[in-house]
Amino acid sequence: MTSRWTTAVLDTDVTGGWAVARSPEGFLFDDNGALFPREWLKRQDLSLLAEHGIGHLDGEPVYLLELQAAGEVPGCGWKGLRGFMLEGDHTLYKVLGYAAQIGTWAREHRFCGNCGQAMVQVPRERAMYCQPCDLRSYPRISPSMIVLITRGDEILLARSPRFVSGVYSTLAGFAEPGESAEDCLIREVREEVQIEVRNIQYLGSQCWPFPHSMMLGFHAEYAAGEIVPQADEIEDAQWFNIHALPPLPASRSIARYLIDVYVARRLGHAEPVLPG
Ligand SMILES: NC(=O)C1=CN([C@@H]2O[C@H](COP(=O)(O)OP(=O)(O)OC[C@H]3O[C@@H](n4cnc5c(N)ncnc54)[C@H](O)[C@@H]3O)[C@@H](O)[C@H]2O)C=CC1
Ligand SMILES: [Mg+2]
Ligand SMILES: [Zn+2]
Repeated sequence: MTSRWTTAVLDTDVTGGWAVARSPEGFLFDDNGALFPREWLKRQDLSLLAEHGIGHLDGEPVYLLELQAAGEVPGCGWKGLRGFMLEGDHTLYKVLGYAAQIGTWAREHRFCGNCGQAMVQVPRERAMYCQPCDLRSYPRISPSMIVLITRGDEILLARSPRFVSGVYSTLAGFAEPGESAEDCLIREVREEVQIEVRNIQYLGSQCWPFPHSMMLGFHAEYAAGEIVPQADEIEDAQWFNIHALPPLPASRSIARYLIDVYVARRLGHAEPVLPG
C-alpha cells in the first residue's frame, strides 16, 4: 500500500501547493478540513512567524504557516490537534501531527541554546543552524515507554489526574538519559504503582505528537508486589477483569491497542491493527 502522505523538506520560495495554519489555539479549519490553497491562505491577515515546507499529500506539496496568534479568517475556526485525532480523517491527522511537531520545534529553536544568536533554517534539511557555533538542532523526539501489565484475566490500569473523568489507561513514562527501554519501563512501573514485572515484550510503537513523544509499547506480566499509587501522578490504579473494563483511552492510541490486543488474545478473537 502506498502512503498518501510523505514528509519532505520543501523550498518555501517556490509558490503554490496546500498549506495548513497553526496558532497557539490549534489549526485553522473550515467545512473542507484544514488544508487551504497556500497562496490564498497567505493573502489572509495572519501573523506569520515562520513557514515550513513539510511534505506531499497525494503528490501535492504541503506547507505549514506557523503563526504568532490566532487571527480571524472568514468562515474558519481553530481546533487543537487532539480534536483532529479524535474526530478527523487519519491521514489529515498524520499531516497535522507532523506539522505540529515541526512548528513547535522550529519555534523553540529560533535562538541558539549555546550562544543565544538567531538560528537559520538549513535548506533541504530539517535542521536549525547557528553559524558562529556550527551547531545544528534537529526536531526533538522524546522516547516514552508504555506498558500493559497483566495477571491472567486481569490487567492493571491507572488514572492520572489529567485524564478525562472515569478513563483508565496503561502506565507510561519518559526515558531518562542512561536508561534502556526496559530499564525505563521497570523504573516507571516501580515509581507509579510499586510493583515488579517480568517477561517484558515489545509490541509496537506510535508517534504521539503531544508535543513530541515516541511511544514504545510493551506487554509485561505481573511478578510481585501490591499496588501503591504514586502521590500526585496516579490518582487510582486497579486490577480490572477483562470482562469488566472501565472507560478506556481513544481507539487510535497505542494504550488502547495494547489493551485490545491482550483482550483479543485471551478471548481468541482477531487482533487489532496498531494505528500509525
Ligand atoms: N499514545 C498513548 O496511548 C499514550 C501516550 N502517553 C504519553 O506518554 C508520555 C509519557 O507519559 P507520562 O505518564 O506523562 O510521563 P511520566 O510518567 O514520565 O511523567 C510525566 C512527567 O515527566 C516529566 N517530563 C515531561 N516531559 C518530559 C520529557 N520529554 N522527558 C522526560 N521527562 C519529561 C514531567 O515532570 C512530567 O510531569 C506523555 O507524552 C503522554 O502523553 C501516555 C499514555 C497513553
Ligand atoms: Mg506516567
Ligand atoms: Zn550559537
